[in-house]
Amino acid sequence: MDRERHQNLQSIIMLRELIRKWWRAELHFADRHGQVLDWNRGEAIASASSACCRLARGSREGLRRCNQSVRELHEQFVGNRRLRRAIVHPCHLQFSLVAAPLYVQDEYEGFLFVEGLLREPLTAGTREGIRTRLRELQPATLDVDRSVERLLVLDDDNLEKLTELLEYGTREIAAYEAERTRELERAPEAPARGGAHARFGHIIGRSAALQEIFKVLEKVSNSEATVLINGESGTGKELVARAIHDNGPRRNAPFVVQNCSAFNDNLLESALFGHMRGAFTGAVRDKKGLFETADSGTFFLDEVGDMSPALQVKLLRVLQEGTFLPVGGTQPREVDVRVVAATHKDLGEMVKRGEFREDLYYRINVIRVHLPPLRERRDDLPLLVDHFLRKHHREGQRARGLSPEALALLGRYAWPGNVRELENEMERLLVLGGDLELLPADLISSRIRDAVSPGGSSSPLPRLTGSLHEAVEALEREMIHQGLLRTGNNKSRLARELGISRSNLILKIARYGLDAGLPPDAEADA
Ligand SMILES: Nc1ncnc2c1ncn2[C@@H]1O[C@H](COP(=O)(O)OP(=O)(O)OP(=O)(O)O)[C@@H](O)[C@H]1O
Repeated sequence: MDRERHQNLQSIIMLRELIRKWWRAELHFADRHGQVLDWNRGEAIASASSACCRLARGSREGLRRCNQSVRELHEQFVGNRRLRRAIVHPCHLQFSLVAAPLYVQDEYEGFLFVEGLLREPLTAGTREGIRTRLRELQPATLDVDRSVERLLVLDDDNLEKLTELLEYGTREIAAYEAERTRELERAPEAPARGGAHARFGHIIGRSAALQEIFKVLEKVSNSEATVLINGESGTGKELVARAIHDNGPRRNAPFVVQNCSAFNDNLLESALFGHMRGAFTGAVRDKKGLFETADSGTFFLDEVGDMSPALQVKLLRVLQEGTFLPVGGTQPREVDVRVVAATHKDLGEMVKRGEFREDLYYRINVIRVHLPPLRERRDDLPLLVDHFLRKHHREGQRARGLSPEALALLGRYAWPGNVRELENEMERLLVLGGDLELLPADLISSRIRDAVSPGGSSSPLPRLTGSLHEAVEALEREMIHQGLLRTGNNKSRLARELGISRSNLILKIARYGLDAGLPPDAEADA
């Protein structure tokens, strides 16, 4: 089991934050052997949570007792495979552990748990008892009083919420693993790519949106059809256009790129179609245009929505007849070019407003690929982060990942510049902190940190300021939202993954207003 990946799942990051915020406690993972790796490697936990437990584990005896409690829990789960719900287990110092077993495809894989919770009212006597025993374990520590003051009592209502959340967490991991297995079965040759088909292995992503795109790319690459790629800046339009070319029959011919918003009209016309000597001042010799350069290959026309009406006519002619006139020329020239066009604009709307030719629109909109913005496929974030850290890694750098806090912060950002912005941020982080093993949150650009700071508008995290009930609902809403995106709106599958009935899921979708803008129900369509 890839524990690090599990910790970095968007929903687990949110779950961890919620538990920290509400119970000042830490979410831990025990593996299938009942081992908690962080503890036994002596790794510090960044937050100020479970302070008493951390103090206790600072001593050999304290660590032994904590491990003992975890082992007992593990034995309970192993001894009773029918036990699939969260349970409460006593630990030393009068604390309790709450743990939910993790089953992946019916195999026991360990459990998620929270420690350091008090179930009895915190009387002066209890406080004193804990203080005394902590001092026995850690005589030299000054932090005992402060840590005991931070203790929280878990009442029945809170316990119910916490068990519900832990069970959610285990189901999310199980769903993630099941999805991964499906992907590996589909594309056994590309496991590290998060399931992207091997032919498109350099396009990173496992979200349902990208899986759909891979399917379309499979089909269009082998054809000669014109493709229109729609998406915000930095979503990977050029990457996809290149993949279509590299995997199609024209792969050994040129791939040419031109951004139609980069030049004024005259310059663009000359760049695309070339010019004859004397066509305008400064045209001292004949010049070949990019369409000719792209002959027998693929021409990627970026920002095609920015083309003037005059150039739109010329483009239509190349697409329909395969001919064009260079600027100042009289003899049409022939070319055989496959066009892949891209835009961040809504060309359909432009047609309605009379800003884009309808005939050209239908000619280029034969096959449409929509690349969603990164904020709508946050599940891809951990994979993209890994990918860019590997891509920009320089010799001698030790960085192997982001700290959970850093990743959580990136997960809350809206990424207006999409994957390009993320890539630049990763490159920057490696320059600043490449000698650290885990890149910390405080190295992240202030632009991003400021945007996700409390009150910032980018945060998709639960509203942690409302009541516990509201925060749990916000988390549930986010999990359902992510689940709908991941499963391509397959409600039966998602209901199974979330451990609720399909009708209950449908009610929740309606209650959280998640039904607007969903793709058609995959399973209803099947
Ligand atoms: N899914 C992805 N996997 C890996 N890298 C990606 C992915 N999407 C985008 N990138 C990288 O992000 C950067 C921006 O991508 P690209 O230039 O293709 O975006 P674009 O949509 O064409 O942007 P623009 O519209 O601004 O030209 C590139 O370095 C590209 O390799």
